[in-house]
Amino acid sequence: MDVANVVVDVPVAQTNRMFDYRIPEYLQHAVFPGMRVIVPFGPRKIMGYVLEVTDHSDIDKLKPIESIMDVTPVLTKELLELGKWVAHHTISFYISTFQAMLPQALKASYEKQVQRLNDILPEKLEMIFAGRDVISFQEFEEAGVYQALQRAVQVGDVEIIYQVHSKETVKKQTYVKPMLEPLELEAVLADLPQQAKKKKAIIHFFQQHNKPIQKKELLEKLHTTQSTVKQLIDQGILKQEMVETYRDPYQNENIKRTQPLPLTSQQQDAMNAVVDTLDQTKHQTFLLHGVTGSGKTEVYLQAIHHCLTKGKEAIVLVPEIALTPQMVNRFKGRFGSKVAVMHSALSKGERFDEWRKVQRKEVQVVVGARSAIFAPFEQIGLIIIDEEHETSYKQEEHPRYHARDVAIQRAKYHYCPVILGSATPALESYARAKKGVYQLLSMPERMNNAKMPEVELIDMRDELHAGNRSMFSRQLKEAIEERLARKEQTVLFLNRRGYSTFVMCRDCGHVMTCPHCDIALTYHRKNQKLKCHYCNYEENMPDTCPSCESDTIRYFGTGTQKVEEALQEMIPEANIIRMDVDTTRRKGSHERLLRQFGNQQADILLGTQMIAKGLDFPNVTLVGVLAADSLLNLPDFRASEKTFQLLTQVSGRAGRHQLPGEVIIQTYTPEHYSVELASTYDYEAFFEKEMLIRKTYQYPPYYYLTLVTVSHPNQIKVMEVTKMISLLLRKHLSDDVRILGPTASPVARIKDRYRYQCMVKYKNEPNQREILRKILAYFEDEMRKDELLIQIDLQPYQLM
Ligand SMILES: Nc1ncnc2c1ncn2[C@@H]1O[C@H](COP(=O)(O)OP(=O)(O)OP(=O)(O)O)[C@@H](O)[C@H]1O
Ligand SMILES: [Zn+2]
Ligand SMILES: [Zn+2]
Repeated sequence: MDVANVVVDVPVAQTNRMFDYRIPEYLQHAVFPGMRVIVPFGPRKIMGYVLEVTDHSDIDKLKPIESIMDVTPVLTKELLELGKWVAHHTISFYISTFQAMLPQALKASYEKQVQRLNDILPEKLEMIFAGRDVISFQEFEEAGVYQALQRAVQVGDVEIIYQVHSKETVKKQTYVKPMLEPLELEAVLADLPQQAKKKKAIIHFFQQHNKPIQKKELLEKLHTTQSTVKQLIDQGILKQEMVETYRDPYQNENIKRTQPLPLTSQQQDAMNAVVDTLDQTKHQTFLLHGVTGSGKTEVYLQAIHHCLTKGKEAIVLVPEIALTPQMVNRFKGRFGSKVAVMHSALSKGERFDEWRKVQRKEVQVVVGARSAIFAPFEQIGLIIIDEEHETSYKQEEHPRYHARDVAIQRAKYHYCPVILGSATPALESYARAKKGVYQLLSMPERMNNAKMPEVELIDMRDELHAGNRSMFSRQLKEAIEERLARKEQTVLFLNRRGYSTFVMCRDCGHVMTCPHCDIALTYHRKNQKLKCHYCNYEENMPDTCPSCESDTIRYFGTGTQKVEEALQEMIPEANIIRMDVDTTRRKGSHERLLRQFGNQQADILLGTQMIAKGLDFPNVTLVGVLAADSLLNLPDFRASEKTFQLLTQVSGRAGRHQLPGEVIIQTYTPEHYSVELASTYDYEAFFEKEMLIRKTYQYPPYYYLTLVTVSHPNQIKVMEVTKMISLLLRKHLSDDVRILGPTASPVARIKDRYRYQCMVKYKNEPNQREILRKILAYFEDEMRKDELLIQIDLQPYQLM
């Protein structure tokens, strides 16, 4: 067994296959599938993943593996297979897929260096080498002696080499421990002179405490110094050692342990169905459709508990923005140190450490965002996806996988159940449940027989006619004031997307747009600047219109900041907490703001999407939605579905406990079915209505979509390539397929690159991937050399 099949770290189509390498003598029995290795590739050395170890290769002269980067594999056999499956299904490179499955810290970094091959070098170079054998390439760049370097490479004086580093770092802390038994320490103590008080104190301490202690802690505890400790170490009484530790972002939090609650009968029914499949070790996907506040989380917790008692492991996915401390605490509170948490707010090091806990089987539960679906467990008994309708489960970059598909694939491998939970399931999921592909579990009642809060729709056009020009209706203002008087709390929701501030001339209608992207600039009050959200371009707010020179150029629309000011002006005595990207940028601020609101240090929580999910505050009795229709007008066939989901989720934040809740939704289109049906919580009716529309217009779940987006700095080039792709698809796919386009993308230019697209609507096209792959291969050269970019999305959620 001396041949390794390796996928190398070069993400292009030509290298998207396995390469054979010889396993050198000294690495025999040390190379296993799933390990990272360093291999020669052309003139360079690069990182690669070993997929298989065999005893045969069709190639005679194999280059040897240079070295191994891991002692134990970082990818299990299952994950290697899964990676291949994901790469195939999303038309991605193997290497990109494997890297997406692992924490960032395990990505390799490459350093270019120059190595001396000769004892004597030309003077110019010797001055830079200064006696060293290897120096960084950067030093040459700074010295600016390229030609001398080129000549030296040609005559063989030096060579360019690439060092591969793994970025992972293991955190270590210094510990001190006694080298003697307590009785022996007693003897040392007796020998010490009277005045050696500090040393005596340390020895005394270790007599009581005969185990290692962190050095820092020892110094603080005994008010002693480094040098005193060092003297004892030098005398052989103490020993210092480095101990590996985890960066644990939650270690200092005191999380109260919770006990399982007696389940209600609807919870019990759902629970039984899951437990049955778990006990039978078989795969089944459940769709848990439970209204907001129906106690879905308690079902998850008890199902996980059952899974753990069987000696198995569980993965729980939660949308990134719902991974609040409140959510994390519910899992840590029940399972304590058995839980690892993975999400993007952790530092790289923290994420690596949480991943290692999983790899070393030190935890049995992972709670995390999308990529936690790749947790390297080997005994999975249960996978849960909470808020399964969330589009953030789809990765919007290479590899464009959907965590739901990956979850089901893993569950099939492990013969275990998947729970997809939501109050507003994705249309695709509910349709599958109706067809019996998934098993539907319903929880239509709220906990404690709490009623769903009453929803009132306010037609903002009527407000305008009545002379109210403010962004708050009279009813909403009154309702907030009532809450203030009763010392209850209010959540106000503003959907920022499609609702940001843009700048327009009132005279000629000129809108300030980004010179590099086809998009209106956003006005930022704080520094009076106009910013582009796609490319970060910014400019000063102009005094006069660049088009007609009128001075009536103003900003329009409403940002959270502006709402906050207006709200404060309207109700001066209100304490407001604003939560949006600006106030939550700093690490920990998200948590702090929510804690303040939870402790009732504020009357109103005003925020964007990030407050729509998962919050459970007993004192919230009013939820206000400022503009329900802002999502409806996006160029996206899911606009109605997203609106319905968002309104239902937001409404679900009110009256979750003893106090009854009320919801006020402001809208310009109260007659739109997704607004109207959200106000009566009629998911079923919404589903029927929306399905009819999807059928008529041939959208998912009736049809599948593939979106091909082409971009390039030259508009003609983009049009030509997109047209050619459309023609190729039309020629090679079946006649049942509909191809829309080529057309300009909804955002037709980003960062000076023009964007065109074509969309394939189809029912069943088994050859599609093969054809798309060939198309990509055809344009490969241009993509590498000529800035051409072709993106293929086989299950698009972002249509912009
Ligand atoms: N069996 C039970 N007995 C008593 N209280 C319960 C029980 N199950 C859940 N609860 C409580 O009911 C409240 C709502 O439950 P939970 O947050 O789990 O609902 P959910 O369905 O996940 O809601 P959402 O989808 O809105 O996040 C919580 O405060 C929870 O502690
Ligand atoms: Zn103008
Ligand atoms: Zn821009």
